[in-house]
Amino acid sequence: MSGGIVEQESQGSTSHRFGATVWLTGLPSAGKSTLATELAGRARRDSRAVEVLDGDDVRSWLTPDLGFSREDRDANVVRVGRVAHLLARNGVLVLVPVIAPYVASREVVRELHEQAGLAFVEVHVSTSLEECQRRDAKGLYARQRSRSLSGLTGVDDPYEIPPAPALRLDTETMLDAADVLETKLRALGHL
Ligand SMILES: Nc1ncnc2c1ncn2[C@@H]1O[C@H](COP(=O)(O)OS(=O)(=O)O)[C@@H](OP(=O)(O)O)[C@H]1O
Ligand SMILES: Nc1ncnc2c1ncn2[C@@H]1O[C@H](COP(=O)(O)OP(=O)(O)O)[C@@H](O)[C@H]1O
Repeated sequence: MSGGIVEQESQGSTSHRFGATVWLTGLPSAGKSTLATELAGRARRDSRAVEVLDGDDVRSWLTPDLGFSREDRDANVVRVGRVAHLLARNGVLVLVPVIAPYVASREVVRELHEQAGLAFVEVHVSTSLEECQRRDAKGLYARQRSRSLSGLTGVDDPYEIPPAPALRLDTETMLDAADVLETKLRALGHL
C-alpha cells in the first residue's frame, strides 16, 4: 500500500499526533537540565519529535529582557509555556528544565495546555537545597554566599514546592531518576 501513514504505522513508528509538555521544576543544580537532555536523547532514539527549552538558553533569545524579580520570572515562565504549547500542539514532546518557582505561573501554563486538550506533566526535581549547594554547577550558591548575587532561588528568593506534581525526582537519592521519568512518560503515552 502507498499510503504513508499506514506504512509508518505498520513499521511501528512512534510518531504521535499530539505532543505534550514535561516541565522539570526545581532549584538551581537540582538536575533539571541533565534529566531533560537524557530524556530527549532517549526520545530521539525512539524517533520521537522532541525539543528542550532550557532556562539558561531560552533566556538568551526568548526572554533576554527579563531578570529575576517575581514579575519577570512569572513572565518568563508564561512566555516559555506559550512556546511549549505551540510545539506540543504540533506533535512535539517538549521538555522544559526551567526553575518556575511560583505555583501561579506554573498553573497558567497548565491551563493553557489543558484548554487545548494537551498534556502538561509537572515533574518536581526535588533534590535538596543542601545537595544543590554541594553541586553548585554554575557557582551561583558561592556567589550568593559572597554577596555578589542576591535573589537566588531557594536561598534568598522563594521556591514554591509543587503540591501535586505528576512525579517527584530527587536526583541525589534516586540513581535511576531518568529511568523513572521514562517509565512515567511511557505509561502516560507520551513516549
Ligand atoms: N537569582 C537567580 N536565581 C535563579 N537562577 C538564576 C539567578 N541568576 C541567574 N540564574 C541562572 O538562570 C537560570 C534560571 O533561569 P530560569 O529561566 O530557569 O528561572 S525562572 O524560572 O525564571 O525563575 C539558572 O539556571 P539553572 O541553574 O540551570 O536552574 C541560573 O543559571
Ligand atoms: N542524578 C544525578 N546524580 C548526581 N549528580 C547529578 C545528577 N543529575 C545531575 N547531576 C549533577 O548536578 C549538577 C547540576 O545539574 P543540572 O542538570 O545542570 O541542574 P539544573 O538544570 O537543575 O540547574 C551537574 O553537575 C550534574 O552533573
